[in-house]
Amino acid sequence: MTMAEDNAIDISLNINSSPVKPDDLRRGEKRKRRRHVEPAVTSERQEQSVTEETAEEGPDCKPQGCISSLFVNNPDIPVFAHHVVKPVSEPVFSSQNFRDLPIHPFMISNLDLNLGLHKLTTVQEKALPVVLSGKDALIRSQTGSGKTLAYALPIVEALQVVRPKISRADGVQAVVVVPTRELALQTYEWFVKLVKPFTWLVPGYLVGGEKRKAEKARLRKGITVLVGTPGRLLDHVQHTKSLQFDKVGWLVVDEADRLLDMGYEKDVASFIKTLDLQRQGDRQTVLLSATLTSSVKKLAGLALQSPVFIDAACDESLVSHLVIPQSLTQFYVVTPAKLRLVTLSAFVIWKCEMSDKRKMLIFCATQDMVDFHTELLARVLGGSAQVNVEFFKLHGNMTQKERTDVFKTFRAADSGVLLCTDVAARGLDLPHVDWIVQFTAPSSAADYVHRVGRTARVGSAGAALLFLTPSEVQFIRQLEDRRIRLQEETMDRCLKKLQDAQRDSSLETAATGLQARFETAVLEHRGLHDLACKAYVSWVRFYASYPKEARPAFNFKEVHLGHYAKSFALRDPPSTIGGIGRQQWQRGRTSRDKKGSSSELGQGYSTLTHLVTSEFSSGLESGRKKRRKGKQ
Ligand SMILES: Nc1ncnc2c1ncn2[C@@H]1O[C@H](COP(=O)(O)OP(=O)(O)OP(=O)(O)O)[C@@H](O)[C@H]1O
Repeated sequence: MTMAEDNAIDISLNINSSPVKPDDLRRGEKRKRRRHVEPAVTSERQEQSVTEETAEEGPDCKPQGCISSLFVNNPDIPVFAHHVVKPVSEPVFSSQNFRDLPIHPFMISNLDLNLGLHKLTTVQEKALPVVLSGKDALIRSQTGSGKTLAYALPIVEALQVVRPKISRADGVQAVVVVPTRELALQTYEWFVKLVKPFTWLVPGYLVGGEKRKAEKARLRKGITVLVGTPGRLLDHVQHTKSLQFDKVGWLVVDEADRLLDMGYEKDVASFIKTLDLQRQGDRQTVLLSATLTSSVKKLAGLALQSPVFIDAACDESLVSHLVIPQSLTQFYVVTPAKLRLVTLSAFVIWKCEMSDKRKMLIFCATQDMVDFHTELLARVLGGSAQVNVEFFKLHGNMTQKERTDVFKTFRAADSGVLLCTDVAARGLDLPHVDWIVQFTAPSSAADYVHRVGRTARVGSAGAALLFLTPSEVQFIRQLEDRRIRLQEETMDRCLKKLQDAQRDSSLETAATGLQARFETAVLEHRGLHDLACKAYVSWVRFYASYPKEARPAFNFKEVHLGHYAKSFALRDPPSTIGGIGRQQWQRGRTSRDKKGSSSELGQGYSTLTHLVTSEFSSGLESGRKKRRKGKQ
């Protein structure tokens, strides 16, 4: 995401942890009632909320040893006035069978016997005839609807029929570009399954994080279908002589909108240009995503020859709306900042209690948040009698081996909680995920669609829960405007489960007790405290850089930094956490990037880029500017 300079907001930090005096706990000051508010936040209210926060400067409570209450000095939980929403209908399956297709009988038996695939999905029914006929295509279909097969099957079908048979020495025949390493591995595995009857066809993949020398060795042997991330593909096409693209006849760009909006547009365009300079024959091109955007249509204009536009939704004029699988149930929960951590934990305990096999993804905004929350939840909840799941983490700043191991282990597990950044938001086909929890909201409605699309795949049931604070409820309206309907889950219902699980006298006692356990763990373990501080700082900076179109719902001026520090189990005042001080938050003249580069953080945050590591960097350090796009 980039924050254009003219949108820089003057984030004068309101440092106010204002912990409540311990005797407030005894008084049990009445919790504020819910009131009806229209979500639109007026500027006066923003100013007012900032004033309120300074006005409640609490006593000189020493940060250490003071447990401020969770249930006082919180903003109201608004009663949201939902609009009537008619979600877009997109049936998953068609009535057509693979055996009806003009494809090799060995492919039909492979799909049927080895892969258990019999009926075509709607997008496959619409797309396969077009792609098999050799036409360029722009394909939009809901998450988990089988788009991979919609392009992979025609490619394998066309390659297997060539005589004399294609050999490895003939070089690369098809290239598939995807945004993440895990998706490249998954797509490669798809091709491995599809070429089973045609062993002379050899898939391969190129991703960041692997030793380039090892990759070159694999490439030298010859690869028929090459899957890769843009940075890696571009590097090899420019520097690996053994990798020839003169025979490439197919180009696929999957998750096309993501690739284009996370700063890879240049790499994708350069790769296509270099590819076209090398190849001798025609090129059939397919662009796909569950969410197509204007940038995809622009790329389509550049890269496709009179393409066929395939939209799996019934009414193709709906392309501007977003489609959610009908088998997905969506919830949101509004919690004051201070209660986010205990509400998330209560939800995990509720859904992952001893008896059930559960798989859950928890999306966090940054890698440091993933590191901290994984460590904290594993330490405090993992050991408890209540929660019977293993905690995993996945983000772009892990080694390639760690990422691959976690991806494969979690994919194979029948229960577990995976905390992740948006590196896991796209394309990953993780079987039997029951819940998608968005602990921090996505930057756009499209990102929301892809995150929740990790469950409820190909017709299976799934559920999603979006965490919002009172000042963020307008995001629900943004989703409603794209025909996405969510139901409210209440914080009290989550915390009640915690009370039941802990057999505590009251919901407040249960929540405060769990919060105290988190804060004690952070106080007592230096490493955990450091993770908490890094996570908090990375989150504050992430929040301050929401793109302009997201800012009506995610407005940094609405953020009470002291309350959010509590949601990281920190008792330290924000001013002492990670050196956050007013001078570092002032945007504008002093901190602009003088060279006018579009660096999303600008000079003012140049000291912080170590906190912002792209999920999607190719991992190539030599001579390539560390990519800061796609900040997670
Ligand atoms: N015809 C089919 N019948 C049953 N299952 C299928 C069929 N085609 C694909 N699948 C399964 O559907 C799941 C999702 O497929 P795939 O990952 O290709 O979806 P997608 O549309 O690319 O999703 P996303 O938009 O999230 O990338 C996979 O597990 C795949 O095996």
